[in-house]
Amino acid sequence: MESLQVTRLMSCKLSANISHKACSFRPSRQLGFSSLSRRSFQNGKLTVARSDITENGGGFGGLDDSSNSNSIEEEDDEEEEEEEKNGLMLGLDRDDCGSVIALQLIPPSGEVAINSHQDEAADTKGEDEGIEEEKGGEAEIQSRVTYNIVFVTAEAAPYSKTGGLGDVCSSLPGVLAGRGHRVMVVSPRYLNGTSADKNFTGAYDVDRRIKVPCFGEEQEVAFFHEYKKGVDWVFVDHPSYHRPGNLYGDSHGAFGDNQFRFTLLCHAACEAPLVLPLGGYTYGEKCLFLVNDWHAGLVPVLLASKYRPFGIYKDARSILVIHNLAHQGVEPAASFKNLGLPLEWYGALEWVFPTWARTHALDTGEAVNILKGAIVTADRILTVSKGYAWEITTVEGGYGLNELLSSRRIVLNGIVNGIDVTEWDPSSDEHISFHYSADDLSGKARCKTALQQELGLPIRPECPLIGFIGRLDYQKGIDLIRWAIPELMEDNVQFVSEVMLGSGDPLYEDWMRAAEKTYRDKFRGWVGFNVPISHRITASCDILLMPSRFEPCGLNQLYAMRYGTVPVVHATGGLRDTVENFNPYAGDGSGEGTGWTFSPLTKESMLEALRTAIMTYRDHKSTWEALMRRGMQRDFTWETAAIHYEQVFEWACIDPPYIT
Ligand SMILES: Nc1ncnc2c1ncn2[C@@H]1O[C@H](COP(=O)(O)OP(=O)(O)O[C@H]2O[C@H](CO)[C@@H](O)[C@H](O)[C@H]2O)[C@@H](O)[C@H]1O
Repeated sequence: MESLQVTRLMSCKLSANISHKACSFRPSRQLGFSSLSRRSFQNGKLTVARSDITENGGGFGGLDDSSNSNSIEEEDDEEEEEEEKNGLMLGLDRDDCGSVIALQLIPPSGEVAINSHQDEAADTKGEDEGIEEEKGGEAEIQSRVTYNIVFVTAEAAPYSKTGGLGDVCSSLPGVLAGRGHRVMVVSPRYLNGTSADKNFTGAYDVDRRIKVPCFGEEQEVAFFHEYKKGVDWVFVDHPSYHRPGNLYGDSHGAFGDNQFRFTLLCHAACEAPLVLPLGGYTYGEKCLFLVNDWHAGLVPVLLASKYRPFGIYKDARSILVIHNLAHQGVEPAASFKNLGLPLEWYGALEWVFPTWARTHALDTGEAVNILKGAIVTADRILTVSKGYAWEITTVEGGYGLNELLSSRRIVLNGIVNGIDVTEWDPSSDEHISFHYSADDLSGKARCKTALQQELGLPIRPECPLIGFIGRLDYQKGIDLIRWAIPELMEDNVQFVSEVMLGSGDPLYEDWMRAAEKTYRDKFRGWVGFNVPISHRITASCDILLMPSRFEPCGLNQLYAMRYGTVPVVHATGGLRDTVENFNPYAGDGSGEGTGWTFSPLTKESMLEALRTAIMTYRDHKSTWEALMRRGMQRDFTWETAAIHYEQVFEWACIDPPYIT
């Protein structure tokens, strides 16, 4: 009986009979599932009272009595028709089954019907496209089918960024919004007491507090919101996101409570589409969650375990996007009880370390692995290049998850990331002193001189300048650079690196300082995370070196090619997919390719590739310029990637939910 009541409440919410007026004018009466589930599980029983339903305006839709739904529907249909004729306030978007999927402003007939979100997104695309849209060219940039998309991510630039995840979750949402989707990005509201906090000043408290069951307590979280570039940027606010350091740790290492912080993010992200009346109305249940990396990995598990059993989110889908399989969110098994999941779901996250990885004789190796939970519950799995999609199904690249990933191969795809071609544009980049393009490369030479001057290197336009930008991480292969530097410095080259150090890496900082002293005229190491400097290095260098051990996609090689900087990369993952190895004999001797890929990952093969590149730079100027131009002319826009994403959205929605 009690469960029946829950079902009934849910069917109120799911019904297409929801009055759109009730939806938009009474958002404050909407009820999220966390508060429902809190009530539901008191004393271990389901105890939703009928009075709760009416008291809250019938929950999500503000429907007072579901038994009246038919008559309401008829009245609404008439009103809708009338309003559409007159070009009145709101209209309903329905899917093929009649479910309400969005509300939109309806201009008087005769004008192009684009909702306000799309309008603003289109505004950012420049006047020409806007005009074309009004002329009916809308179809060219709009997706055939549009979705309510919810990105869940630990970082989204410019609000928060430590690496490529921040870049992707900054650009892709805007491009999808521009193509007509309704897009929300949910990430934490990090405040660390530095100037970075000002990134959040445009986001306002939406005055919604929810309590999520997490770590044995009910945690209250707030939501902040900023609507920008057609995207609803939603920031989950909780004291655990306010502390000095970067997003994940400080000089003492990773924060000890990261599992807690990101569990909270996942619970809040599942509630956000239900409880936040963004622009006057909620996203509702029919969403597509884009779950980025382990930090967001509990989302599909929550959908399957906490919501679907009660009829909520049964039309939602989740797509796990793996940016880096090396980080999986593994914690001791005992922490499972903290995650707010039903006990019987332990198996989904269960993880046992192989014997060799255990720390002592009594260590049973039992753990919970959040990324594994996402892999076994998500509807589809994506990663950020085709090459990496294959690599993660192999023993070498699977980090213990290869068999599981292989078992889901049928729903596993790779889509190469795009780049923000507005932010990364050598003809207008605000961080570089001189601008240039494929038609006129002279500005690049001036950028090089400017950087040499800025870093106190001898100004030598003819000397090949090699760059490296990255986090100090085993993945990025900086140890290989360290071994190779003495030999490389014997050559007539200069080398600049910008490295963001993690914690406990004084070795590398010391090494860079020592290298600067030893190779005073040739080597500079910049320690820290500085976006303007990364732009200047990208623009000024002749060669960008990326000896990554593995690289799911890699963005720096894409930025480099766009700036006419020739990449020399290890042939792995997305690097192999995006950098075409130079072949001087192809194209009737005019050459083809955009850089050099080397393999195996050894000091010798890296140096050999670098020497070939240096020789080409010195002795074959026209070949070099052709290489630069080919890279600059490649299409790395997000538009191309977004079309592939939409294909995957469609596949996700064709299939029933993986876990029902
Ligand atoms: N010291 C520094 N100062 C300033 N900026 C710095 C910097 N160090 C790095 N950056 C910037 O951070 C970004 C790093 O991009 P990567 O593609 O290398 O991502 P990362 O390995 O973090 O992410 C993972 O996710 C991305 C996105 O999917 C994948 O491309 C990648 O292969 C995968 O490992 C670039 O924008 C780069 O310019």
